[in-house]
Amino acid sequence: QLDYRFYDRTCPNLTRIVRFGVWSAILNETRMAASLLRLHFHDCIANGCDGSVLLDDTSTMKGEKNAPPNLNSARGFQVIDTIKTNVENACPATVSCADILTLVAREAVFLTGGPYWSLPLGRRDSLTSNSSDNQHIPSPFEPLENITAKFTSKGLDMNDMVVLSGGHTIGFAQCFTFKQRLFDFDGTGKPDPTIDASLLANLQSTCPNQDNSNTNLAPLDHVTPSKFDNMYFKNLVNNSGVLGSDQALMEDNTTASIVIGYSTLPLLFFSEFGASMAKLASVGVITGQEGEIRKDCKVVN
Ligand code: HEM
Repeated sequence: QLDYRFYDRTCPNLTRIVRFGVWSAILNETRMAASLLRLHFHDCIANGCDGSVLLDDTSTMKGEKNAPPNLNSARGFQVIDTIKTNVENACPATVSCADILTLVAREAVFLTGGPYWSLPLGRRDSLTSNSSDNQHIPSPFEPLENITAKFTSKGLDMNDMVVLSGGHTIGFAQCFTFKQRLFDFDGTGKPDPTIDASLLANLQSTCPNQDNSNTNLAPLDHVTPSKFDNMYFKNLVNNSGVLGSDQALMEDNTTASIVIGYSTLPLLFFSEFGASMAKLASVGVITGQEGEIRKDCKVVN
């Protein structure tokens, strides 16, 4: 039901408006590209790409935005609102917030040096958001099998999971998301033995062993943190993944061979990342007469 030409007549400048909005946001803060990509992933994996992550809580609704793991972590809402305002000015009551977020993620990747892919459009916006849907968002503390299951339950296979994890080639993580690897791994009193020594020293200095370092930030790809490239996979091969869940991709033979492939074949990574992003963008979409076209992405009409 999604259509590649959905807004061709009703909002011909849509892509340009979105691109300009993302470009301005990245110019203002490089990290925003990463934050916007992640926001789209979290929208889609929790109950489908329906803009539900964008809704503010109300007195009767506790939604995805302010529930873990988005609370004090998900970013970019203001950017979406600004782009939505510009889209509304050009084409009132026409383009859904879910489609805008999908297009924003593609531009964020492209503008940081990554691939571009085509996207069918026509998603509609949800009328509700439910904090409990966040249980489908993978956690960096859970084993690979659980994370794989969270993807497969949404129709995304192991290859999709590995290639989409390549999104961690840009952006940052707070220390608390990987600190358990740095000082007392699994109660051993020692760091995770699989972390490369120089990265370990680096991360230990960014994230000293005290609670007040929990929200300090480290780049997920310490070599080229703001460039969308295949360095994330090269890092994993070099025992330099930051999250435990990232480095775990090297502990399973199947996922490790996929990682090694992307670490040596950047163009294969790019083309498969685009294909898997398009697949992610179709998870659980609502179309036709379902849902609505929100006027303001933060509230239902
Ligand atoms: C495979 C399972 C995944 C896990 C366990 C995971 C976990 C995480 C965690 C813990 C953070 C840091 C959050 C914080 O410190 O507040 C993060 C950041 C990020 N994630 Fe993931 N993630 C996964 C998959 C993905 C996917 C599929 C994408 C996109 C295609 C993605 C894109 C990002 C980006 C771009 C950031 C940086 C955001 C920023 O700097 O604002 N992640 N992820």
